[in-house]
Amino acid sequence: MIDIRNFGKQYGDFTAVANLNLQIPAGEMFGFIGPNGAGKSTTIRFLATLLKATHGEATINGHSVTSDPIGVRRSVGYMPDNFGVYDGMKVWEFLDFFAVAYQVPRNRRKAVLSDVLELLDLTHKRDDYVNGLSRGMKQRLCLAKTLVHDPPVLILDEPASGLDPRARLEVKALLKELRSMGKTILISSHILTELADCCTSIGIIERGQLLLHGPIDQVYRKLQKQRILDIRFTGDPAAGLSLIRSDPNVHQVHENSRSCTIEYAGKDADVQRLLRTLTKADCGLISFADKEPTLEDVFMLVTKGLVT
Ligand SMILES: Nc1ncnc2c1ncn2[C@@H]1O[C@H](COP(=O)(O)OP(=O)(O)OP(=O)(O)O)[C@@H](O)[C@H]1O
Repeated sequence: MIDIRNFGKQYGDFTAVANLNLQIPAGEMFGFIGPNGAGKSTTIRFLATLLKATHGEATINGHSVTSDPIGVRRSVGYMPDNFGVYDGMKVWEFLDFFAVAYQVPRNRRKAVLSDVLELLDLTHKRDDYVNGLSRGMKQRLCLAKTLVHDPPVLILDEPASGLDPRARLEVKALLKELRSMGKTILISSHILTELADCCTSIGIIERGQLLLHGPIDQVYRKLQKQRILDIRFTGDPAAGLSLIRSDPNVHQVHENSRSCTIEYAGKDADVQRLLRTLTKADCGLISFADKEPTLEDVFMLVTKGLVT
C-alpha cells in the first residue's frame, strides 16, 4: 500500500507538486500519467526517498518515507527515468552488485540472479558487457535490478521510454506478469495508451496538481457525461458542420478536410437527434460514430477541465 498525504514540493517560488493526496492499495497497477514537467518524477523521487518534501508525508507498506527510509528502500524496487550503467561490467556483475547492496545473503545470490535473468529473458546475455547491450535490453536489465531483493512494491519512472513498439509490448507483458506475482506497481508515463490495458487505476497530474484519480472503470464512467463523436462526410462538410455547431451539446469541434471529431455533452437521445438531423439534411454524411473514450480522450478532457 502506498499512501501519500499532502505532499508538496517547492523549488524557490516554483511549485513542482502541490498538496498531492493519493492512496494505492496493495496489488494495484497504478498509472501515473502527465505531460512533461507535470511533477511525476518529483513525486516518484520523494517516494523512493531521494527527495525531501517541502511538506507532506508518505508511507509505503507502513514504512514512513521521511522517518524510515531504510524500511522503504527494502520494500521498494525503484527504476529511475535516467539510469547509468557502468563501463566494463558484465550483466551478472551488475545484478550481483545490487544484490550485495540490498544485502541478499551470499548463499542465495546465485539463485536470485538466475531467477531474475530468466524472468527478464536475459539469461543468454549473462556474460555480456552492460554497455554493449541495446537500449531495450539495458531497460530490461534496469528492471531486473529493481527485483533482486524481491520487493513487494515497484516504482517505475517511464520504464518504456525510448523503446520501439515491440520492446514496449515486451515491457508491458512483463509488468502484467509482475502484477500477477502480487507486486504493487506504480508506473509513470506521458503516453496514455501505453498504460490503457495494463493498469487497474490511474491518476492524471498536470502542473503539479493531481486532477483525477481512481480505478480505471470509474475514470471511464466519469467520462460518460462527455462523449466523443466522429463524423465523416463524402464531400464539402460545410453544411454538416454548420448543423453540428448549432447543437447546444457540442463543446468543441476538431475539423479535418472531410471529417470532424466532436466533444459532445449530450445523452443518447441527443446523439440520436443529431444523427437524424444530419441524415435528413442530405449533407453528405457517410459515417457517424459514438466513440468509446480512449485514455487519450480522458487525458485531453481532464486537462482541459471538462471532467472533474
Ligand atoms: N531541481 C530542480 N530545480 C528546479 N526545478 C525543478 C527541479 N526538478 C524539477 N523541477 C521542475 O519541476 C517540475 C516537475 O518536474 P518533474 O521532473 O517532476 O516532471 P515530470 O512529470 O517527471 O516530467 P517528465 O515527463 O518530463 O520527466 C518541472 O517544471 C521541472 O522543471
